[in-house]
Amino acid sequence: MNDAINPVAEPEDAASGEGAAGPQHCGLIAIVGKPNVGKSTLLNALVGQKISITSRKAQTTRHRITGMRTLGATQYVFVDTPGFQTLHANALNKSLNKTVQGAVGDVDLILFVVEAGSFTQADERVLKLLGKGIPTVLLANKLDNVHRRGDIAPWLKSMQEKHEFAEYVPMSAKNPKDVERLFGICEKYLPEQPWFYDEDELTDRSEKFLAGELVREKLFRLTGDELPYTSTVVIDKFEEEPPQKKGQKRLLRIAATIVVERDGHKAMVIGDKGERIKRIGMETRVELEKLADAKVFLELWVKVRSGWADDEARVRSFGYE
Ligand SMILES: Nc1nc2c(ncn2[C@@H]2O[C@H](COP(=O)(O)OP(=O)(O)OP(=O)(O)O)[C@@H](O)[C@H]2O)c(=O)[nH]1
Repeated sequence: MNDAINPVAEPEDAASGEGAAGPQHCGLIAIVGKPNVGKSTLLNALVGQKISITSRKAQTTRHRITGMRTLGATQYVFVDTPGFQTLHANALNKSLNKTVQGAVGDVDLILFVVEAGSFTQADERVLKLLGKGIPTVLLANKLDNVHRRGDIAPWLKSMQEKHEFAEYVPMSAKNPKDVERLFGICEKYLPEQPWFYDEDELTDRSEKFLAGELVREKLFRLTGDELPYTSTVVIDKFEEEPPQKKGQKRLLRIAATIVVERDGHKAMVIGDKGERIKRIGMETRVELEKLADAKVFLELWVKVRSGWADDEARVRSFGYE
């Protein structure tokens, strides 16, 4: 079964290293920052398609996600990281923090994302992890939320004292022009070397992974702030059937379990007469059908597993490193 959105190229498939637009450049760019600063929104905008889930709730990103974009002779390979968490030291958070540290050690450029005009202790803690060896751009996101633009210049100046940033980029991940400009800024830092992926690849994550992420996104969006972030989603079944007739789409049969910590949370996910879980399933299906260009059958279940986020073995069994 081929469940990759775009399978990773075999070396012999990779381009020769020289194209019409000149020698190929390629490199890894880590997107790092505390929870909720807009890292996933930025990654999706850079890749041009949704590959990382977003919500208003902090800590929706739990995995290292690679997205890529090839423009002209340059291939940008982005690494999204979970918001760095220091408040609670449970097994889930330890695993998240390890993922962040692993993600920044081997990249060509770091985009350190903060909210424009703000620098909190949580930002400081993330910055401390970054070290000095790798060029780091201060990306001051959500500029559209700053109403007194005059305040930004002195704030940027104060940021110079915090770290030796390579560049300072106030912008909004929701503004396509800003995102376009960011490519030009990142390009300079990527070495001349053959591309790692095919030109039209967007992510190395599988459809199965994306299905789980989409359920999780709908879950958090539709439960608002009521549901703790420790709830998670496990894909129990992911089967692909080829189209029955010419012109039809292939079929994905998916079963997923939403794992929550308490009976009360289960009732919250199910909703009045099952309304909420129905909506989670329907919205996931519609979006996945578009993303995967397939017909999707999705079955959703809810299970209570109290204390899972404190239990290291269980955190691993749910797919966190
Ligand atoms: N106004 C405004 N809101 C933004 C911008 N970028 C992101 N947001 C919003 O900020 C919230 C958090 O965005 P995410 O992309 O999920 O943040 P994240 O940093 O990936 O969060 P974690 O997964 O918790 O680490 C969402 O409600 C986004 O819509 C921006 O440029 N302007």
